[in-house]
Amino acid sequence: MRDAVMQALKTVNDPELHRDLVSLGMIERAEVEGRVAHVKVNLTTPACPLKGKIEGDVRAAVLAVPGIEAVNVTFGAMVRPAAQPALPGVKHVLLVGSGKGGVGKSSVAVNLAASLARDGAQVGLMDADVYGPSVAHMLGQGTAKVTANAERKMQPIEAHGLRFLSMANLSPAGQALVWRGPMLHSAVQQFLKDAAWGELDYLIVDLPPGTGDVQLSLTQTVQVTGAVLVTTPQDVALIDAARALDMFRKASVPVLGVVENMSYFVAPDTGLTYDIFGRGGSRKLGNLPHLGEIPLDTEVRQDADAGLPTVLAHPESPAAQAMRQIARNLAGRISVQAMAHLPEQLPVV
Ligand SMILES: Nc1ncnc2c1ncn2[C@@H]1O[C@H](COP(=O)(O)OP(=O)(O)OP(=O)(O)O)[C@@H](O)[C@H]1O
Repeated sequence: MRDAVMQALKTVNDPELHRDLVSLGMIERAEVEGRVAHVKVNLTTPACPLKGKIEGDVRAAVLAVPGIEAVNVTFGAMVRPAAQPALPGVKHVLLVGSGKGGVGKSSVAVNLAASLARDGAQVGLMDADVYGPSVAHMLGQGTAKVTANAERKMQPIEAHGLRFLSMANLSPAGQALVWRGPMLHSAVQQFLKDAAWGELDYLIVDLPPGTGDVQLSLTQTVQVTGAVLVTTPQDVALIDAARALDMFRKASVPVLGVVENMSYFVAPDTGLTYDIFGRGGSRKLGNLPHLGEIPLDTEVRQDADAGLPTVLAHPESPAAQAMRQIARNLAGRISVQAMAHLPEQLPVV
């Protein structure tokens, strides 16, 4: 009977990877007790956007096996590393960039990180926005200080289920950084290489806006899995976003997708929707994966100022829902990229 269940599972494809769960090595356990099948599926990310669909497909396929009357589907997850992992223990480094300042890049980076962590991934967040570091404030850790561990490595600060490092926790609050290119390069290098990040599925890097030294330095220092581009939909933002895209292309960094922030606004009193900056404008950037649209929402700003990412403070709000879906879409795209180089048949556990 177990063989029949495995045969049935061979007919279920991962909807994004377009291969069956058995040959992808995703069936961790398949057992039959009496007329009940127990199947454990090992997803390629805990933030899998298609978990519900996979569960339904597994259930339907196994229930079609003669003699099976019930199926118990459980899930585990193991993020597959990039072909060339960026840093020891870190499976994926993701850059979050924008052309223009103030489009919500840091807000998106913080909420993506919190969302992936909430889904069960091991997440680090590195604030490389050295001129305007806001990650620490958005995580409620503006006054925390970075310490060194026994090996004299910088110890990332823990907050809301993730680890982060920001220049804001190194320099006294309110003081401007007057560093030149080479110093920034070495600061960024240290955040990456002289920090005790530990084991991470995703290390998210909040870049400074634009296309300067820090961005270049990062793309040259580590093998990044890809970049996420945050933009608002109006033309003046898109012109700068196109420049950032060009930078990623020239540095051979794959663009994993575009996030349209401040896409629209729903008036809380009337429920009417206003496309203040021209919803959907980011699609003008060309044929790029579109990860999602985030509405303008007072809570996003209030939660950031209160030091709690909105995906944790108000997980059911439309803006938080959009961010959570964007995080899952991103995780799905990373899995597709990481699995692209796999052999035809993976060992079945
Ligand atoms: N969807 C949103 N709804 C409401 N407010 C938002 C939204 N996204 C971002 N904000 C607010 O807009 C301001 C700018 O956001 P943020 O600091 O994330 O932008 P940024 O692109 O990282 O800026 P910089 O280029 O200066 O680093 C913040 O006060 C933030 O709380």
